Amino acid sequence: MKYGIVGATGRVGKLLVKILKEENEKIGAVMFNGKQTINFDSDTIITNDAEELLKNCDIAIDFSAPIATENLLEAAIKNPKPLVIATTGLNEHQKNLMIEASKKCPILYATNMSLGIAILNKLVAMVSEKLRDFDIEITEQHHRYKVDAPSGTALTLAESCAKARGLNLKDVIVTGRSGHVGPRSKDEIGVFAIRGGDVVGRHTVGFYNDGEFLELHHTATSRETFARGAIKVAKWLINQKPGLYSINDALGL
Ligand SMILES: NC(=O)C1=CN([C@@H]2O[C@H](COP(=O)(O)OP(=O)(O)OC[C@H]3O[C@@H](n4cnc5c(N)ncnc54)[C@H](OP(=O)(O)O)[C@@H]3O)[C@@H](O)[C@H]2O)C=CC1
Ligand SMILES: O=C(O)C1=N[C@H](C(=O)O)C[C@H](O)C1
Repeated sequence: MKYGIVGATGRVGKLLVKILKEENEKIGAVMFNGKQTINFDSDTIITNDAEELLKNCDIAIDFSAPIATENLLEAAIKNPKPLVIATTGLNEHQKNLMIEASKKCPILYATNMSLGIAILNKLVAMVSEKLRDFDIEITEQHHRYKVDAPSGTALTLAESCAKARGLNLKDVIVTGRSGHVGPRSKDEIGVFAIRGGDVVGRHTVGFYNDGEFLELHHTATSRETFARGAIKVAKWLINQKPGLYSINDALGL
């Protein structure tokens, strides 16, 4: 099958291209914003047009920016192709567009393509439900270049915790504290971002009570984890019917 890579010049996109080449896979087309910093094979179409990208691939993998994902989804509604979407920081309109596009083509959306985070989402849901009285605080650390905060992964982890307690995350999320904020309310879920250096990605979900606390950590030590995870789910997604899938569907979790 021929891959289309959205964000091919990015930190993860470059690794996707490298790994696919090493595995002798075909890259039909690549899309980025215009700043080309790597060379592509002569039979790979280079474009900034999502429609052209989709015409020249069998499946697209997207690690880019919300506006590029939006363009991709709009193009997929006209020219449906399976999509693996990993871009974070999507707004409500972009998420709704994904739902609309998934009626025409299979789409897998995951804010984190690592197996460890997929398992962590399961663990935190279980702990959140069992330790009902514990306060939940999530912290995430990423490299200095990350543009969205909190990370998509942290928001998904918070969603898993809230859902397990029958709460709506929008009602309980707290993403910053400063000044006279008063005591912590029982249900709030704190989500905090640290940015610096070259941290690939570290997430901690803490459950705090009087006399004890439990912290679950996940650390990504290489971006290859995300790239390899996306290729793995792409190989599963290509055989699926239209619909919106999660990484759990692809990994059978
Ligand atoms: N789900 C997951 O497992 C993971 C998700 N991510 C997410 O993936 C995304 C990309 O991360 P990262 O690789 O670090 O980012 P980079 O900033 O390194 O790369 C972004 C890529 O997107 C391209 N791009 C940006 N804007 C546009 C546009 N308007 N049209 C077309 N292409 C565009 C850039 O092109 P150019 O070079 O020309 O500017 C570049 O190729 C982020 O949202 C990040 O949070 C990251 C890691 C793991
Ligand atoms: O931008 C990144 O780097 C990452 N983004 C994803 C997120 O926002 O959760 C996944 C990973 O943590 C790296």
